[in-house]
Amino acid sequence: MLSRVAAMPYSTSRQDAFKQSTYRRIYPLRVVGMGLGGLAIAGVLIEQHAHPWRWALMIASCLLWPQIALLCARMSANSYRAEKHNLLIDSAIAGMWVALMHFNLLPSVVLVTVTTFDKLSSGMRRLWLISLPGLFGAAVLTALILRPPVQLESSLLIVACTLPLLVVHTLSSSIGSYRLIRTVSRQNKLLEQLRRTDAQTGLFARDHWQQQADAALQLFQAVGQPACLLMIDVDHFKQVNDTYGHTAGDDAIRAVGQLIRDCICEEDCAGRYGGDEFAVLCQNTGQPDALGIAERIRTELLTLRLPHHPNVRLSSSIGVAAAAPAFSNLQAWMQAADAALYSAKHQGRNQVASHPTAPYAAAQVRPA
Ligand SMILES: Nc1nc2c(ncn2[C@@H]2O[C@H](COP(=O)(O)OP(=O)(O)OP(=O)(O)O)[C@@H](O)[C@H]2O)c(=O)[nH]1
Repeated sequence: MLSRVAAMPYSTSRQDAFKQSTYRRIYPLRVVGMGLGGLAIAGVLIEQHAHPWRWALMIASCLLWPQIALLCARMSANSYRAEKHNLLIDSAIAGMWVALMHFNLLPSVVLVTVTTFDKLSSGMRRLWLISLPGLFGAAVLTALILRPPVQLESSLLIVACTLPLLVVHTLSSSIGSYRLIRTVSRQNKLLEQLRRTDAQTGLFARDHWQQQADAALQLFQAVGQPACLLMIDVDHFKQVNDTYGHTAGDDAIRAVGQLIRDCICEEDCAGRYGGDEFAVLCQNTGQPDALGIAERIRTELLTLRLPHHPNVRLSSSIGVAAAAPAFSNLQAWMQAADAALYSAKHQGRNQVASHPTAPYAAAQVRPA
């Protein structure tokens, strides 16, 4: 019954989430569970021609107890702990009724299974284990006090009264599991997306970008499909932070990410390599075209203005390396692009340079 609690979305903390769920989820589930448990018990009580006090006890434990549990949880300063205690009391009540039903096999097994399953599916650590002494303790204590006869057989009436609990509990547990699986798979997708994305710029994160670049290099080696790497570093970015503050620096990083995205086509793959360094993988692109893309990024960046910091001026140095047979792995390819970047830096920044050993090695593209 309580399995759907585990499927609820997490808010600030598990305890907060549980607090929120207490009234909205546990209460109706307990009302339905205890109500149907009461029906199963009623079947046995009819068969037993039970004394009215047993009927009164059944009404108290199956109909009144859920209301009392709700009140306790509501009034408690720590509703999480209160609900935990309530769940343990649920088990003790079930244990007591096992003895009061003269250990009638079907309803006893169903009650014990359902209450233990609820502890497991509540997601509270080891609650099911903690509930067992109360469950069996209550059964033994009741048996010792009342010394009921053992009547294991279940008549058709008892079976009919127990089936609703079995059916409803199984269905609601299945729905709970289904929802839980859906939630987990949604959250896994979200996590994977977060892992792949740099939160600040929305570009690919370094690891994921490297995977793409590695795949492109393997494709080049397998079928000769051209690809180029662009390593882009914002010039003197430290000065932007020092002069205009880190907020301006953050805005600038975001704007550079957007600008790079705008300058490349969908097939290309832009990532934040770290700090003020960006990387672009131009797929199915030869070096002349890659140099054109790099030059576009460089010139566009010169005209970039930040709405909240209009005085900030940015320029970039870009290293370009085309995939070549000499690059046996991604590291070698990236080192070539890095070498080109540092050559652009050392030549005075604000320029594009290509790796000299790469095919079609171009002369450095200098700003006009
Ligand atoms: N505000 C802000 N600053 C960042 C971020 N990432 C890196 N930085 C800063 O960017 C600066 C990068 O500085 P350096 O790598 O020394 O290089 P530079 O100042 O750009 O100089 P050159 O690369 O040699 O032209 C450091 O001061 C980092 O703190 C960021 O996300 N936000």
